[in-house]
Amino acid sequence: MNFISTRGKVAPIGFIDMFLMGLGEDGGLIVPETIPAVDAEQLESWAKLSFQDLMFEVFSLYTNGEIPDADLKRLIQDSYAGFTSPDVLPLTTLNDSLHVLELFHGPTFAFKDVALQFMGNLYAYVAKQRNEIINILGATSGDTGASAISSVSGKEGIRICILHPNGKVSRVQELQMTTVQDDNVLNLAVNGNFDDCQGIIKELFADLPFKSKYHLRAINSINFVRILAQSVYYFYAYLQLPANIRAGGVNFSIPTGNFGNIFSGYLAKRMGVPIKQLVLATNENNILERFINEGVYKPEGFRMTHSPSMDIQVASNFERYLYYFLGEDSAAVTARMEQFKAEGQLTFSPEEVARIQQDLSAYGVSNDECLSTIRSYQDRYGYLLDPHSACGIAAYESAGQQEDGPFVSLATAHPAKFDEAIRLLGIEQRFPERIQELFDKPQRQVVVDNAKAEIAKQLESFFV
Ligand SMILES: Cc1ncc(COP(=O)(O)O)c(C=O)c1O
Ligand SMILES: N[C@@H](CCOP(=O)(O)O)C(=O)O
Repeated sequence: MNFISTRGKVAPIGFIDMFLMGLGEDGGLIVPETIPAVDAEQLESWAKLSFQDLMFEVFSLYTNGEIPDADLKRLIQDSYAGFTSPDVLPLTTLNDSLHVLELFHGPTFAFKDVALQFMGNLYAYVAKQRNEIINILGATSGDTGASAISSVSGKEGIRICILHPNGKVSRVQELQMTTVQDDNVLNLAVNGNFDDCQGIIKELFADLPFKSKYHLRAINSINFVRILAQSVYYFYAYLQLPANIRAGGVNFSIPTGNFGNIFSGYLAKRMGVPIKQLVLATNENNILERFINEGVYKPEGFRMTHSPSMDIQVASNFERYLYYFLGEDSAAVTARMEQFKAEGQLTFSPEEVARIQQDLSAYGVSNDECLSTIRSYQDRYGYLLDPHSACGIAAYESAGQQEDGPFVSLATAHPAKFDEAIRLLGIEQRFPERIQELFDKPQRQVVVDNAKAEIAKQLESFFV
């Protein structure tokens, strides 16, 4: 198994080199040279595996034996030891057609912990095995940053700098990132939005002399390891359902921002998980909904919503989907991405839109609908959704009318992280202790302008 770039200009590399490269050195995104297939018999043989054992099986298809089995197993076990649910990711059945996969039982109460707890341990492992300097640079709309910091804070040989949009993350997200006192952590609060933060780190990763000089490593979903780790929960959710319920295939409803969460589902489907429809849920920042429903990929005015982690316009993993949509033709991907850079938009023909809609369907959720969904599920089921998970449920409510078969809706965060929205409904929630205690801690962060040069300067003095 080797890895290549969507732009076709990275010579095939192995698993650990791919992990360290993060963003492709030609500016593209890394994908496997071929997607390994899991047949129905093999899949069924995994039905009784724990999440950890399933992750070992899926990763073994990609790691080329570069990590000895015993080490990979230990890394996986260590990564989920801090999750509070014995199932790691419990599947809760709300009604005959709807199952909620709770991805928020990790240390920072968001689905990002599923991949990032593992990636933090993997970075520490690679740092030791290969004597590599690991300087992590990431951008966050709130959850990736908190999760990545928690996965490496205090770890020897690793430094991490996270850019978040100043004042545009929830209070709990900000505290989760900025109350960490370890000296290997730097939080930059950027006067801009998430797209600005992501744009800057992509430019810094694309500056190869800078990247090499400061040993920059990625924890965002530009790193294929994030995508792969997230694909495991699609296998797991499918196999958790009783065989008679999942017999004809399963639909997934997926809160989406940077397209990583749903692209992981697309990968799982390509590997062999019998997924019928992947329903993409956005908030009012609905560029991806417009791409799927109208064939226009064009950022429009940035909006602040009740689901701030999905306040994203330019979706990183769109390029990975484009690569498969265009028949793995890297020249065609490069041409379209260059067109997007030059013209600020891409349009797709009606025939192309029809093909896109065979892979994905989409539903954009307004702020009001997000809140009314939280209210309605609290009243009907006594189940408190966070605003991101509520977008997924609202999309299920819409798509569930058209699609046969069971739905798994991904619950991507704990409601305590987004109390600002929950309070608007007059609902009082009890915070988990780990969140409550954040309010008494001092914060450390540096406010910076949305300017690459100023941010690069901060990095130069922080990274060794
Ligand atoms: C809580 C939550 N839900 C959903 C998403 C969407 O995931 P993705 O960006 O991978 O599409 C994010 C981040 O964007 C998130 O933090
Ligand atoms: N929602 C994310 C945005 C970054 O996306 P990523 O999946 O590429 O890390 C966040 O919470 O930071």
